Amino acid sequence: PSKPVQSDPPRVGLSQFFPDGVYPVGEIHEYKDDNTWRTTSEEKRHLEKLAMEDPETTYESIRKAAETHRLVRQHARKTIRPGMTLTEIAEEIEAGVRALSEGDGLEAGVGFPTGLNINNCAAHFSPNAGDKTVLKMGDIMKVDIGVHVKGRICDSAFTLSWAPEYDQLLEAVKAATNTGIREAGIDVRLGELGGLIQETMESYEVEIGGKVYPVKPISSLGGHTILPYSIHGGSKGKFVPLVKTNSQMRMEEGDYFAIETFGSTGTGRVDEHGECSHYAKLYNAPNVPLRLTSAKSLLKTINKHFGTLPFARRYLDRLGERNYLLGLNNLVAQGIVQDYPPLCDQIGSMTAQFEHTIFLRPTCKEVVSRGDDY
Ligand SMILES: O=S(=O)(c1cccs1)N(Cc1ccc(F)cc1)Cc1ncn[nH]1
Ligand SMILES: [Mn+2]
Ligand SMILES: [Mn+2]
Ligand SMILES: [Mn+2]
Repeated sequence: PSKPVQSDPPRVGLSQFFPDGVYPVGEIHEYKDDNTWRTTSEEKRHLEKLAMEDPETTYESIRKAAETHRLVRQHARKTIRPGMTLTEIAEEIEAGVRALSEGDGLEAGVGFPTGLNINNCAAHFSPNAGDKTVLKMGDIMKVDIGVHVKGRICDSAFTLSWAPEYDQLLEAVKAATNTGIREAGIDVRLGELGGLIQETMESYEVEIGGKVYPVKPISSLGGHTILPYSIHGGSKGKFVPLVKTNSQMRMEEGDYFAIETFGSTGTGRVDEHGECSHYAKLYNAPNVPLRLTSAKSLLKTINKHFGTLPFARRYLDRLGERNYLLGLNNLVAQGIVQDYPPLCDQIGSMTAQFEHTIFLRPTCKEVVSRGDDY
């Protein structure tokens, strides 16, 4: 058969291009300091060979999700323009994710709601049905895309702006995220990693609108471990702070981390603000008897299509769910579903984000989501 060609916009499933099921490896880093021995350790290479075959770890699922992420975001970076609505931007990205990862549910597909966070808003905003927001020239938008294959989530984000005066802010945050990626490693203390990220971030100042601002890390946000079908590993999850802390928790072999940093010209703190779009069933949700029929039927839909993957209200709409808000709020009140409202710094501030997913393999560190764009 003739060699398959990717469409524009990208919609051809990736198994057409990798028929042997072997997907591109991410950016490989050798471990530093007293872990350099891992590169050639027979024992660690053997461990890895077993893991490569093990359907549980499936390196190939992580890498298929990452390749999907690269193709979808590269098209998004080329085509997103002021004048577009956030709804059409989100739907275009999600259509690409579903088509390339070749799934629309628990097997593969959207890993979590497409974040389209504008200006002072840093995370967890996605348009709900009826949202008419139009992207403007002066906006700085954080695009946070999630792709999963067999529950292995690729969580990576970038910032778009069309005003050159924001370039320094984007540089600062990109540098801080790359510090986090470079310094991450087995046995590295999370609190110390936060200090290194903070140092890089705070070494920048930016001039916007004739005013000079120090770039502040958003202290309540940070990186996190990712487990199968669990975007932040629940109570067992680890957190990578953006400032120095005394946490003695360490990174471990086999950990799968999202390394993300956020910089702001505002207070460096975010609060919950505006209508919620992001929800996820808790990993260890209590098994409480549900009296509300709408909550019961909604939970069935959630279990069937998302499991413990985060979902957006728009995904309930497209599944034909109607009048679900009462049931959804009831599931939240019962502690079965967690809501994740938008997280915003003060009005008038500008925030930026860059994020990659890294895999602390036995022999090396693999930045699975690295592309030639960021
Ligand atoms: O802020 S988090 O809740 C968190 C960070 C550390 C421990 S928990 N969050 C995880 C998450 C929650 C809900 C989602 F729908 C998607 C992701 C980080 C994040 N948001 C987007 N990309 N990465
Ligand atoms: Mn195109
Ligand atoms: Mn993210
Ligand atoms: Mn993340």
